[in-house]
Amino acid sequence: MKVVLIGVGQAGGKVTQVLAEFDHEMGFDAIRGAFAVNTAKADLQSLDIDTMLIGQDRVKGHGVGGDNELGAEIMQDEATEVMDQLDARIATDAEAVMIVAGLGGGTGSGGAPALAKELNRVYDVPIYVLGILPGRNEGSLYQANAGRSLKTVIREADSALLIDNDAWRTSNETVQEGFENINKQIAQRVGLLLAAGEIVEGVGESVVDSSEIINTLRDGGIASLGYASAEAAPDASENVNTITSLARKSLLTGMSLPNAVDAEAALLVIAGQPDRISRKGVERARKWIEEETGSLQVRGGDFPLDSDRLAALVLLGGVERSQRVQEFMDRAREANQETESRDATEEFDNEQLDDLF
Ligand SMILES: Nc1nc2c(ncn2[C@@H]2O[C@H](COP(=O)(O)OP(=O)(O)OP(=O)(O)O)[C@@H](O)[C@H]2O)c(=O)[nH]1
Repeated sequence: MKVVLIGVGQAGGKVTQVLAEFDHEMGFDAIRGAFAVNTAKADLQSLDIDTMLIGQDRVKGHGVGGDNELGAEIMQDEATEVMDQLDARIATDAEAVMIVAGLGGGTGSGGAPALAKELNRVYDVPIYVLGILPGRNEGSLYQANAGRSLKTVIREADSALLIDNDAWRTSNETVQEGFENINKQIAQRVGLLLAAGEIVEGVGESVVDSSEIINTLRDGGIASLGYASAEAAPDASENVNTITSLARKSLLTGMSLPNAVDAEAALLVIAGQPDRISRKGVERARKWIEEETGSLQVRGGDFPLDSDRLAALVLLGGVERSQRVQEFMDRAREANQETESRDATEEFDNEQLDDLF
């Protein structure tokens, strides 16, 4: 799927850059443009992609310090300038725009939904948000910010693909090492998904294309992405169990939102050499995903890749009813009550959280 990426805020810019690098190194060319917007000058200076500083008159290049209402306001005020810069970068063949942001901070948290609204007003292609949720040990401001941002993102974007910062964390690593590690994992998974809908070599009926990604995300709401890979035998007939267990591993232990398996729609992509991909294995894996997610719309497709390994990517659409998402919204609502005493007038999934704007 040909995509233009727009990173907003610190995490958004870093993840956008790592994704663009992964796509380039792998020679996929699915990412047709990468751009970073921030209120903090220093964060932009460390990036190699095109950048734009916003909110200079209000925060003098120092960031918004976790104030996501200010982040949203700045993006709304400077929407015209940002859109002008983007216009030059949104390739005419782009099939989607993906805004990338950490939802717990200020600039990305407030700016991402504001930008999604503006992009949706102007462009016909789907506008997705790749949103990073704060880990459990991050403070209540981060949780509350992410809850309000998420609620608004769901309203403004066509789908929110979420990454829980706790999802792939390993023990014994510093916060910084943790970010580097998780950013690489995001890049690999999201990068493969986007490329899967793009590669047309070895075309066969079973090769996945971008419309399947778009259709899986069509119903909106929250999406998540899982991944697992393993050595595979040269002969497809020996890989039936490998494929079913990769699908299980991907859904049960590899998702970007752990324990969120109830879904409206799913897409299973098996990546590897076509000769190694067992059709029987793929069919069984799809059936299993159907049962596990309770979704009747489980799409499937191959991603031909020259590797001795096989990998399973599972994209779930419409996971907002899952327990994990409810838990997060509970955490965000509690944090919101702790950090401010505003009245909650609207509800998202029965949780009392205000929209950002
Ligand atoms: N995965 C990941 N998360 C990050 C990274 N950097 C920050 N975060 C998370 O993003 C959230 C903070 O958002 P930032 O992007 O730092 O904040 P910002 O949007 O720049 O906003 P301000 O700094 O307030 O202007 C927190 O939940 C962090 O855990 C990163 O490199 N990778």
